[in-house]
Amino acid sequence: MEISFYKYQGTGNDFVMIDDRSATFPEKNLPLVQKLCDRKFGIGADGLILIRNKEGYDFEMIYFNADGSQSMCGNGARCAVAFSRFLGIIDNETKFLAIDGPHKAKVVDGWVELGMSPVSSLANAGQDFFVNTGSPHHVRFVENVNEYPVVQTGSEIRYADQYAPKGTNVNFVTPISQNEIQVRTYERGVENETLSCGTGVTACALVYGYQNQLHEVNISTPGGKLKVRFSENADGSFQNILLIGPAEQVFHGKINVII
Ligand SMILES: N[C@H](CCC[C@H](N)C(=O)O)C(=O)O
Repeated sequence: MEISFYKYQGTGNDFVMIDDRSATFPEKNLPLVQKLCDRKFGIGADGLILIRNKEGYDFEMIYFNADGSQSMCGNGARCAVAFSRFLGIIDNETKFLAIDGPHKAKVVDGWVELGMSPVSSLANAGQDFFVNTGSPHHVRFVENVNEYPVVQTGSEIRYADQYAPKGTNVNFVTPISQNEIQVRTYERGVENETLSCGTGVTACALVYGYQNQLHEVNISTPGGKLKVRFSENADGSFQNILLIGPAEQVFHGKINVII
């Protein structure tokens, strides 16, 4: 079977993107998803995204982590918007469906402004925090994130009993200035550090913004810069959450696979 794909990246979080409006990709074939995401035996990516038709929406994005598991992906959603615009499915505004529900997005000066799902609350997790921004995130503030053992400590928390059986993503944060933080992330389903995590930086920005009475936070990740804007409600919930950043096409290719 020949599969045509595009490779996209959003601040270094990279994805195999497939125009599957024909709904012919065998999405239940998780070994195929794993193979396509494998950096030695396949194309190589943190995840794989199918773009499908969906009644009432411009498109539906179906996201798979590299291990075949599914969740909401913020950087992937920004890439899905850019890819759908490239395919001519949308112009500069869209309403699409993802695993955590409907999303609106706009393309502004080449960056994608993605509306994230509302967040009901920030929770304490020991000395740290836990936030679900469409996918689960443990957030730990550390002295110097550049020196922190992200993979070792990240995997320990990801597999901790408190998060069993589904696990969580794990983010480590060091404030850089009054309205900027540096974030490194261990991602569930990739089972490694990624260069950035969209739902993860959103979780970190909400915690930091709450602590510092901010409604806009700049985030520096190893893969590039992102911005998160949001408003806070009296009950401690958050809405009008925007994840803003670049999403770029890297290459187009075809791959022959045996299914
Ligand atoms: N690994 C995450 C999903 C992808 C999140 C990340 N790539 C993003 O940009 O939000 C999880 O299993 O919950």
